[in-house]
Amino acid sequence: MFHLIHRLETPLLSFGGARTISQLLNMEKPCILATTFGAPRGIYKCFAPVVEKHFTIIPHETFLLDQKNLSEQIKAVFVWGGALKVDRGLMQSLPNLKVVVNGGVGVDHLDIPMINSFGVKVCNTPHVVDNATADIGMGLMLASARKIVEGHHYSLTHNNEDMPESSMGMDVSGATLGIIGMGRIGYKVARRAQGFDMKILYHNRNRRKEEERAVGAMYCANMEDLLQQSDFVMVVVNLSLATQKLIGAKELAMMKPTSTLINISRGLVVDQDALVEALQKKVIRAAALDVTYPEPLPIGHPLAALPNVIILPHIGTHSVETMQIMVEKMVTNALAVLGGNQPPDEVKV
Ligand SMILES: O=CC(=O)O
Repeated sequence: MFHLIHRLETPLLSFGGARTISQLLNMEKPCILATTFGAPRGIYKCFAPVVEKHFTIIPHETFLLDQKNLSEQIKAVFVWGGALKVDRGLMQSLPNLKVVVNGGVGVDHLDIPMINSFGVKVCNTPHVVDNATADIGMGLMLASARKIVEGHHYSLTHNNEDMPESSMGMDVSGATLGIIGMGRIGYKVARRAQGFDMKILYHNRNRRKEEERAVGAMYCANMEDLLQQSDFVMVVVNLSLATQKLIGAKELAMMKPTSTLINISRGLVVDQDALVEALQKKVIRAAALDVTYPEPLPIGHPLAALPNVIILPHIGTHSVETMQIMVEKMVTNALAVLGGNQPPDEVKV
C-alpha cells in the first residue's frame, strides 16, 4: 500500500513540470500518451506548450510506472517515428483510445489495419515536412561534395589526416542529380537543384509531366538510366514492400565511381551491408544519410568507420518552425477526432 501511495504521489517528469500520478489522474484536459526520452530534446521545447493548451501529456515512461491507473485516461497517442511502439499489446491496454497521431509523414512504423481494427484512427502531418526534408537533402549533398564535415574537423584539430589533400571536393553546381521518388519532397529537392543549375533526372512510378516542366527535369522510366548518369543520387521514396532495399549491390554497381548516394527517405530503402561494401571498395565515391537502420546507428557500426560517409540521426524535419507547425497539426487532428469530426489528415490504407 505504502508503495502504491508513494508511487502515486511521487513527482514525475512531465512536459508541464513535475506532476504526480494522482494529479495526472485528475486532470481536466484529455490525456495523450507521448514519447519523451529517446527523441531529440528539441522536440520537447516545441512540443509541450502547444500540446498542453489542449491536452495533458502522459509521457510513456510515466505510463509504464502505473499502466493500470493511467490506461483508461488516454484518448490519443502521439508518436514520432518508431520510438513508441504502437503494437497490439499497447492497443489492448488503452480502452478509450480514439486516435494515433504521427509527427511526420512516413507511417511505415505503424500497422494501420491493426490500429483501425480497434476502432482507432491514424493521422499524420503531410505537407509541413516537405521543405525541411528537402533542405536536409541539399545540406547532405553539399556537405558531402564540398567536404564540409572534414573541413570542420580540420579547423579544430589542424590535423592533415582530417582533411587529406587527396580528398578534394566536387562541384554540385552544374552536376547531374538523380531523384528517386518525385513526390512532394522530391519535387522540392528538384526546385532547389534548379537553383544550382543542376541537370535533373528523376525516376518515379508515374511520370510527373507538370513538375517535370516546372523544374526542367528529365524522366527516367528505367531507374538504371538514372543510376548510370547521375553524379548525385538522392533517394526520396516512401518505404513500402516495393521499395525495401530498392538500392542494393546491383544498383550501387550501376552508379558512377565518382557518384554520391544521399538517402533522406528511410534507412531500409538502401541495403546497408551492400552500401558498406560499395563504399569500402570505392564502387561509389560517398554516401550521405539522414536515415539508417537501426536509428541511431550503433557505435562502431562498419558504416560509421568509413571516411566517405556522413550520417545524421534522422533529423530531416527537425527545425523549430517545422516542428511547431507539425505539432499544431497533430493537435488539430487529435482534437478533430476527439470532437467526433473527420480529422484533416487521416491515413487510410
Ligand atoms: O521522417 C520524417 C517523416 O516521415 O516526416
